[in-house]
Amino acid sequence: MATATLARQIGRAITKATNSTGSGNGWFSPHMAAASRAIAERISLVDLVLEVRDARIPLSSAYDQLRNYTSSSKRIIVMNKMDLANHSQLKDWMKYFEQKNYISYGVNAHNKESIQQLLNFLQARVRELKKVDHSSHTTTILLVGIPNVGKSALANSLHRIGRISAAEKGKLKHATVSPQPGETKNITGLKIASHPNIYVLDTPGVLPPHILDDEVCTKLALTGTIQDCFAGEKELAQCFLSILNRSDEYKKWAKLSNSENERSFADRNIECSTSSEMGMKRKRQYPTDHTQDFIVHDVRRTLFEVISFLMVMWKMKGLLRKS
Ligand SMILES: Nc1nc2c(ncn2[C@@H]2O[C@H](COP(=O)(O)OP(=O)(O)OP(=O)(O)O)[C@@H](O)[C@H]2O)c(=O)[nH]1
Repeated sequence: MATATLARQIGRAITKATNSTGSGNGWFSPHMAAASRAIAERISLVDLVLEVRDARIPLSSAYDQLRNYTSSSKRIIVMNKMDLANHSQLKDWMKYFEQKNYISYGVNAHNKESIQQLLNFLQARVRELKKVDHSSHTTTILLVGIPNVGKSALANSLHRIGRISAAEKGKLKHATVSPQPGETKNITGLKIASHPNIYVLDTPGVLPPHILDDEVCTKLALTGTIQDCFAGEKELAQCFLSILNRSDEYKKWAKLSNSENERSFADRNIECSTSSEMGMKRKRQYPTDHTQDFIVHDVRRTLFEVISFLMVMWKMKGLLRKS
C-alpha cells in the first residue's frame, strides 16, 4: 500500500475515533485512545514495526499494545537515548532480549553515526524481507512506543541522514520533537531510503489507561513520559535519590560544593546588582553559553548536598540503633 495512502488512512481513523471517544483518565487522553486503536489496526499492514523504548528503562517503557504480538521477525525493539543509559547494563539488556528471541538495537537519535548504523541495519533487514516476499513495493516501517521515548527525533534523524546518503534534494520534513510528552498528534510519513524506497511512519506516543505497578509509574515519571503528579512527588524524590546514591555518580559533583566554589559564587552574586547582569556575566564566562549549564550545576550541587546529608543521617541512625 502506498505510504501516503496509509498515512492518510491512519490520520482519518485517528480523527474519526477522537471525535467519538469519551474522556480518558489522567494521561490517557481521548487522542491517545484514538491513536492506540488506529495503530493497532495498522500494525499488520506495515513491513516492520520499530518499538521504541527508553534505553534506561527497557522493560518499563515497553509498548503495551505489542505485549501479545509475537511475530518477532517483524518487530525490532529500539532502545533509544542510549547516551543516557549505562553501557554495560545496555549490553546486558541486548543479551536479555536475544535470549527471548527478540531483535533489539541500541541507538542515540541525536548522534549521526549511531543513526547511520541504524539505517544500515534497517536496510539490511529490508533486503532480507524482500528476499522472502519478492515484492518491489515501498517498504513501510511503523515507529511505535510510549510518549517521549524519542520516536519523532529518530524519524527526523533517519529522514535527514537517509536523504543525505541517497543524495536526494528537496525540502526536509519534520516530525515535532519536544521534551513534553504527547506532542505528536498525527502520523507523519518520512522517507529514509531509496532503491528500495523505505518510509518510516511516526505515530503518537501511547500508554495503557492504567499502570498498576508503582515502580513502573515512578520510572516513567523520572524519564519524562508521565507527569510527576501521577507517581507522587515524594515517592519520586525518594526513588531518584536512592538511584543516585546507588550509582555513586553524585560523588563526582563534590567539587561543585566545596567552599571555594561557593565563595566565588557568592562574590559574583554581590558584584551583580541585577539578575540580568548576573546572567550576562555568567554567559561571558562560558563562551558556549548554555544557560542550562548553570541550572544543571546548581541542581547537581543541591543533589550532592542532600544525598551527603542523608548519608550522615542514615549512619547516625544506624549508630543510635546499635548503642
Ligand atoms: N539524550 C537524548 N535525548 C533524546 C534522544 N532522542 C530523543 N531525545 C529527546 O527526548 C525528547 C522527546 O523526544 P520526541 O522525539 O519528541 O519523543 P516522542 O516519542 O516522539 O514523544 P511523543 O510525541 O510524546 O510520542 C526530546 O527532548 C528529544 O530531544 C536521544 O537519543 N538522546
